[in-house]
Amino acid sequence: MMLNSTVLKQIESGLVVSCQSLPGSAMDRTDIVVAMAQAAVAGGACALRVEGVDNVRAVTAVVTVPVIGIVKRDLTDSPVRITPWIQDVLDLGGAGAAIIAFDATLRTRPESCSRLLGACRTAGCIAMADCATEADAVSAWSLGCDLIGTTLSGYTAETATDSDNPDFALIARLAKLGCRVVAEGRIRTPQQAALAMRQGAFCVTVGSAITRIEHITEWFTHAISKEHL
Ligand SMILES: CC(=O)N[C@H](C=O)[C@@H](O)[C@H](O)[C@H](O)COP(=O)(O)O
Repeated sequence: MMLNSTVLKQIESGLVVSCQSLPGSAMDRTDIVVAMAQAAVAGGACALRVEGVDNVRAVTAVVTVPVIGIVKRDLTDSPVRITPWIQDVLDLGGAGAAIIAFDATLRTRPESCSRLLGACRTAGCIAMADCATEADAVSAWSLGCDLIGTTLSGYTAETATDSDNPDFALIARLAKLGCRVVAEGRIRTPQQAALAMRQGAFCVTVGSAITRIEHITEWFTHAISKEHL
């Protein structure tokens, strides 16, 4: 197992590629996720973000870069989707994730953030708090989470937005507060990734713009549709 300080050094200033197919997509297959992960590493990704225990196990078997593991669940009694349960954390750690990300929003949740963080420690993994707001981030950082992601800004009732842009203001605010910020969410161009780093991000995660063909195709078809020309 890699030392946590080594893992943090490996991802500092780098590009994390999120290799998550859309559910039900033709790309929603472990062998395709593995191929995306290998291609991203070939392109220079410093780490990968992967959903699902089986996918994490398959990817960690063939890459040497750290994997950020998550499990997504649609719960009936909570809006929290990303790694909601202690068992998810333990399973992701067992599958080889070096970093485990979990929803750290201050919403109704099945498990407290401090217990999820404790499970990351038990698994020997770095803890990444997926946040939507400054309040989420301050709370997660003060608990001792190692990385603070802007992942959920725009995706909670409180932060819902029509904007296609990353939340640069949140990235900048959290960096100023001294958090180790993973800029994540709607980063679609190299220029936006660079701007996120200039706002003080520790590293940048890009998903859809690299690994979701359906989304990328829609952006282009939308742009050339008659109504938009
Ligand atoms: C909100 C939520 O559930 N985000 C998920 C978190 O893992 C993924 O669906 C995103 O693709 C990922 O955060 C990367 O973001 P983008 O695809 O915008 O580059």
